[in-house]
Amino acid sequence: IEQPVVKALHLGMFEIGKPLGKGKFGRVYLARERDHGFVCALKVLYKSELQTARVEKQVRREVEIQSNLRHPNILKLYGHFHDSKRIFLILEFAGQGELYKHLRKATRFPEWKAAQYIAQMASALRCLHGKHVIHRDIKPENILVGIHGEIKISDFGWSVHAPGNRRNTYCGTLDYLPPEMIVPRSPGNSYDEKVDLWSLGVLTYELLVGEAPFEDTPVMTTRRIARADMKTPSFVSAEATDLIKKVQQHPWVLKHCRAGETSTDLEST
Ligand SMILES: COc1ccc(C(=O)Nc2ccccc2)cc1NC(=O)CCSCc1cnc2[nH]ccc2c1
Repeated sequence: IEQPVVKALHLGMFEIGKPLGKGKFGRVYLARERDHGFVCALKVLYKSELQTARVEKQVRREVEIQSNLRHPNILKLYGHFHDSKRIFLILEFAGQGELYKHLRKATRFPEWKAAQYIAQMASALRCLHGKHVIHRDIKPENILVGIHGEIKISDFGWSVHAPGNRRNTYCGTLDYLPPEMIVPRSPGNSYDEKVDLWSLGVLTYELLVGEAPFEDTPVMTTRRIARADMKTPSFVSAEATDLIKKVQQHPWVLKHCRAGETSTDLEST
């Protein structure tokens, strides 16, 4: 079929609604599919922009990764289509929007609420890691909230199949980066799914406290991450602090951790 017809065919399928946001590479609109009234989010990516940023392969990889990801806490990518200039991603619409807006409004969440979110994140990560996909960009800005208050990990703009090598320079907040993506220790700078666990620890802290644990000037943040010197305010329960410390194990510490040795021994070494 001629391109214009394909475009008409696909775009014609959708009524385009209000803009939902602007991502790194594209704009997102609320959309409703005509025949069944199915509501979704339509993300428009310009091929020219993707080419300049040399990420068109990344989009292809993502579409392939996500087409077989089915999990209530992972934002669905239903499909995609394109015309001569643009690629359209048909994404699940999360009815309660972005998690970080809820967090800013509430300043911080009570532990029962944070615990629910983190449990859902852990379940989503188990699914991703089970398919050897590392998200690499877990932070409140990339988490949406569904109509029933459940969270949806999204924006896999940085996901890779494990083991990842730090190829593209990371442009984003340092707060969520684990030490091994900052301080190259492991040979060849390769890292594995544990980078998402480190970020889960940072996310747990941020949901409970309202700011990231190592928030500081970029230099200080880098140093504090490498030393994992995190102080938790008194209102954070001992159990929550213990959970964060356990999840935020430095991967190289875990690698040396022999069976039966508890993390405290390792901390003393
Ligand atoms: C599975 O999800 C995604 C998969 C891939 C990409 C992507 O852009 N990939 C890419 C692009 C270029 C180069 C390389 C890779 C993005 C997403 N997801 C989002 O972008 C989330 C916000 S759009 C949806 C959405 C839903 N529900 C909402 N409710 C309120 C706002 C809102 C916004």
